[in-house]
Amino acid sequence: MKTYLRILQYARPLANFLPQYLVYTVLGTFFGLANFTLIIPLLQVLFDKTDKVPQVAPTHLPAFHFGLDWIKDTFNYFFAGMLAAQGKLGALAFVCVIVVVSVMLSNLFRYLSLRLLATVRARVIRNLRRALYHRIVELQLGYFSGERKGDLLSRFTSDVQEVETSVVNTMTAVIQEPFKIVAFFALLFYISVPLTLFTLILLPLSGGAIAGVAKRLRRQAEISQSTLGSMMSVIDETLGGIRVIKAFNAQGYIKGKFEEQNDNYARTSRRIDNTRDLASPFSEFAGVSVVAGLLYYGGTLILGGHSSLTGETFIGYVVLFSQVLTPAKALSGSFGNIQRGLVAGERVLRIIDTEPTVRDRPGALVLPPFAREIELRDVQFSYGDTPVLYDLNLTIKKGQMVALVGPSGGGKSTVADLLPRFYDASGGQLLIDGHDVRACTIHSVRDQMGIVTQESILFNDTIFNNIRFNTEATEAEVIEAAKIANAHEFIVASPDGYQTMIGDRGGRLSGGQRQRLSIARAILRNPPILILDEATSALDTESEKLVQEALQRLMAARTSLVIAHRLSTVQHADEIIVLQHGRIVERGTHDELLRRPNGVYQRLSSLQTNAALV
Ligand SMILES: Nc1ncnc2c1ncn2[C@@H]1O[C@H](COP(=O)(O)OP(=O)(O)OP(=O)(O)O)[C@@H](O)[C@H]1O
Repeated sequence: MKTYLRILQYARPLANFLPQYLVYTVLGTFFGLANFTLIIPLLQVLFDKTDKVPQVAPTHLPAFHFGLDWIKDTFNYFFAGMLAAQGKLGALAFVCVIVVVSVMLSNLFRYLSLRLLATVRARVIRNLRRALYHRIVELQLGYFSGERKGDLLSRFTSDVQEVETSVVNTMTAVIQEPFKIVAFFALLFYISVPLTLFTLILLPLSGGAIAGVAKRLRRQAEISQSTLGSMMSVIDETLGGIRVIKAFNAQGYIKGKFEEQNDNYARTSRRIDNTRDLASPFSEFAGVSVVAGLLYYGGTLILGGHSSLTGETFIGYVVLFSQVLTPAKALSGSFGNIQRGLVAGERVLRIIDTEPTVRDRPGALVLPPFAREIELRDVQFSYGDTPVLYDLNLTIKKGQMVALVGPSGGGKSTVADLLPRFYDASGGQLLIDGHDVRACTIHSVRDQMGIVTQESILFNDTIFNNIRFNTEATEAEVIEAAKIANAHEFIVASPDGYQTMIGDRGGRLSGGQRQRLSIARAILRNPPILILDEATSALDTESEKLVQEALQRLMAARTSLVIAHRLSTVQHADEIIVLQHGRIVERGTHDELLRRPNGVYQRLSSLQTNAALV
């Protein structure tokens, strides 16, 4: 129920539709009830009991008062008038016309309420997707390494869809049907108290059984949605890794993996359908049994002369009662659907409720323009419970270039991720001009940094838009940046120049071209601090020369932290830090480190020189 209400909150402002919706519901129910109640006078005409009508009909039009009596008296007044003026056929026609008019009105109001609901549904889904997307964009990087991408995608697609079909569509049932049931019962009580009490005893029995079915459905729906998430992950991995799959002849392997998830999903879906389908025959059976019991009980009352009910009122009563079963069935049917939707809703809300761990503190400082130095003071960091950095101390003065080198897994990328606050240090401090970055707004910290990573993340858009990315730069500025980044020539040689689409993640470009585009992007932003994660993938000599040149120009007059895999590229660094197992094991300039006997740097250097010679 809590989840249901929370999902409905996304329809806010409720005041825009709820009062209108309630009015439509009340009027729709009223005219719906009138239809079936009119069966009683209809039967009176047909069974020739019309002589009783003038006895109960008022002689003049009753003054308005709120209640069923007024409606009944007004009807009887006109009914008796019609009977007197036009005879029985005229009275029959009168009742039929009223039935038609009230059916029309009840359907009109039903349609209006459905229209209103369509607006609400679209709003709930749009707002829910928006909240989910915003939260995903805000969550810290670490969140994503713990989640499967396919599963996240399935929350956007199938889970939100499920909420739409199951929760929002059942709003009609959940709001209207209970109202209808209450109205029906009020009328039933009005006609006969003992009969209605009798039915009330039987109804909870079927209600209890339906609740059992709903519980089972909920459990199954949980399994189903998470299976779908796993299947989406396999699809996502397949699309991302299609080249590797083909190269390793792994089609059979990946198909097997997919089949397993697909079969699992089909199995749970079948189970859910089986359970859900059980609800309808069951409630039908329970409903008819109650009606049969009612017929028997009512029949004995009337036949035994213990009731003032006439035959036609009793038939009218039974018809009305059988109509209670429709909303009751709709309600119990939607309980099954709601369970499925609530599970999906909870999966979506779980992400929306995840608070980002890296975020602005209240009253966070806007970091002033970078002026002096970046300092890591006794910095420690753990991924979860696994420590990866221990007591790092490091200072990068303005205008300096500091390189991080060392064996794979030593913690270089982690150090680089701390600067733009992709992660916050678990211990110690990271200071920029003496300001702890955790006390500064994330936006102001990242605003001062340019990042060029190993995998140049580009978007499926034009070259121009990829360079201009999120800046207000003019065309001339974009071209200037591309020239500095050695990218202009290949861009103008592309089919549509700067307007060439680069494909998904820049797939239509070479590795070197992608890198030069991201260098151009960094040049355009003109940040004082640069973080470079040097490409490990070997570029050909020509391409590498162009990239290196572009990087030199980018770094000129800036402060930079460079993660270097090839030592040749950082020989001129002001300081080289050798990281191993999360600790600084050596530091100094290239020459100093080379002179150190049996040093890690010296060993790495000779390994690379030998590799180059081979
Ligand atoms: N998201 C993560 N969750 C858990 N552990 C991680 C995560 N990212 C990295 N690690 C671990 O942290 C350690 C340091 O990784 P890091 O990527 O910083 O090393 P690196 O020196 O940059 O390596 P490489 O040169 O191979 O890129 C490694 O042991 C790695 O397994």
